[in-house]
Amino acid sequence: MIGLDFDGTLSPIVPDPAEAVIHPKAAEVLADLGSHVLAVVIVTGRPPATVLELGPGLSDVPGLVVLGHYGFERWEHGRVSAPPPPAGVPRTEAELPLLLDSLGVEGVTVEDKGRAVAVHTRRSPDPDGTLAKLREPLAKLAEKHSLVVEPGRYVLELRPPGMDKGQALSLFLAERVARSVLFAGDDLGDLAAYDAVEASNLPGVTVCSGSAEVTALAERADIVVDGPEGVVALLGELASAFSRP
Ligand SMILES: O=P(O)(O)OC[C@H]1O[C@H](O[C@H]2O[C@H](CO)[C@@H](O)[C@H](O)[C@H]2O)[C@H](O)[C@@H](O)[C@@H]1O
Repeated sequence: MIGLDFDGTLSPIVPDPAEAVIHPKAAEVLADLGSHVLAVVIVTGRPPATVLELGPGLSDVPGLVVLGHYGFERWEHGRVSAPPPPAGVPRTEAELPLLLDSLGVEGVTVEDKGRAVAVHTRRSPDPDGTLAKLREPLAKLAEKHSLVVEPGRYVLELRPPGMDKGQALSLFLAERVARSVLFAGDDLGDLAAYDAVEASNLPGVTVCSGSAEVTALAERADIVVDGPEGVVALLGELASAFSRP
């Protein structure tokens, strides 16, 4: 079973989340790999619909499943299944502009994800300082609306509790009765999926899509490669190995 994160793993990090198009060779490599493994699953903080928009060709990957919103939404065979969105998200979005104004932060962008809201500082003049300034007020806002804060690469995401990439991956491994697992990720939210690989007691490999921005995964991973380019090259080698007589 092959599990993959999306942003920073299959898709190179760019300033505007709406332009984070998948690596040009990723869909082809995954289509090849998908014909050799039990399943290919993308486990991501993005909604599945966004992953498919940013990943032309992904819907042709044999047996592909996208577990979006940290596992709350599932795309499979062209359909999305999901529980109703939490009421706290629109309330949070309504309060955000005033809060951001009151903090005097510059260059902060808000990504409305429907089931969650992501507050980005990558395009701020001081991305680290702005992120630090936002942490506490956003944690309070999230708590007020029964949401949790998911920290990532210059982003604080306010999302519903009760699911993470580890739970999503564990449930999927059990459902498919997986016999082995590889998971590749780049960001803090992917550490829970590393935990799931370890807890599964299956033959497992953790891959880090390395970057200077996040080092915690490289410290734990079995294999560290250089960003999405390295991930796609690794998956390509794996697909070729399956095809060798
Ligand atoms: O679980 P993932 O697939 O890794 O999604 C996590 C977050 O990724 C996106 O933000 C990140 O990528 C952006 C585009 O490259 C980049 O601009 C941003 O700085 C990164 O944090 C996405 O926009 C978020 O909604 C996801 O939660």
